[in-house]
Amino acid sequence: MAPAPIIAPSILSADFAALGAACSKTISDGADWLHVDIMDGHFVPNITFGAPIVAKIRSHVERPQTAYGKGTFDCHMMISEPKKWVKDFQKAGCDNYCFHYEAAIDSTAAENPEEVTDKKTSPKEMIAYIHSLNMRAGIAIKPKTPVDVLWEILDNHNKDEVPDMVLVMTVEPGFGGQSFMADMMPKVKALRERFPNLNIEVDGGLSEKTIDQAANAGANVIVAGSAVFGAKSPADAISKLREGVEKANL
Ligand SMILES: O=C(CO)[C@@H](O)[C@H](O)COP(=O)(O)O
Repeated sequence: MAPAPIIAPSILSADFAALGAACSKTISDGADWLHVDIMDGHFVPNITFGAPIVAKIRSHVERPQTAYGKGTFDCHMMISEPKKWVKDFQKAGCDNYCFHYEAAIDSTAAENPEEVTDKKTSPKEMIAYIHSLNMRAGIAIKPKTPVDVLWEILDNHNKDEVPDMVLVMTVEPGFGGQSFMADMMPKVKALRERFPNLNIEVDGGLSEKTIDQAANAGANVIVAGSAVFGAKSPADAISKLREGVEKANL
């Protein structure tokens, strides 16, 4: 059985002029985590915000009582230099620092990750560094990156270097409101088959319409931006996503 469902609304779709209030309301509406999209305009063609804003919104949302508990800030670092910002985000109140495999191996490799074979130790170093600062570590892969690049990282016996979560992008990162890429589900299935207890996150185009595909493939951490913040009732949207994952786990 997959680990517990975790619903993590992406605040990229929230009202940025009232972010603190939007974040605390989303947690009251039933969200487990907040998915905080950090974009640098280089790794992805969009810019959001940095650590000072994360520190501000942290003051509106109580810190989780336990690892991965309610109120976890799941920072999705869509940035070219993920190592540079680990400490700043830790100080700002990030709980889960999720960096991109493509950015860690080499910024030039982001376009052709399957061609890079000789620099795969740096994700492990990143993970150990994040753990040394008492955060959870996530590793994300873009749609063109094959899941196989993760086996060596996940099969490692040194726990400090093993990620706590894998994020399989189900859209090209950069923008909310895109269509769910169902052809990413074989990656999720392969991860779930090999790692029954792993937190597997999916991000992009998740809604009431697509949750069954993601949950049946084995995803348990569900990121949704427009489906939550664009809903008449965000609380109902969160419940429906949770039901989708629970149903798949029965
Ligand atoms: O990381 C990203 C986009 O790069 C996501 O977190 C989106 O913000 C999800 O938005 P929806 O597809 O759910 O609207």
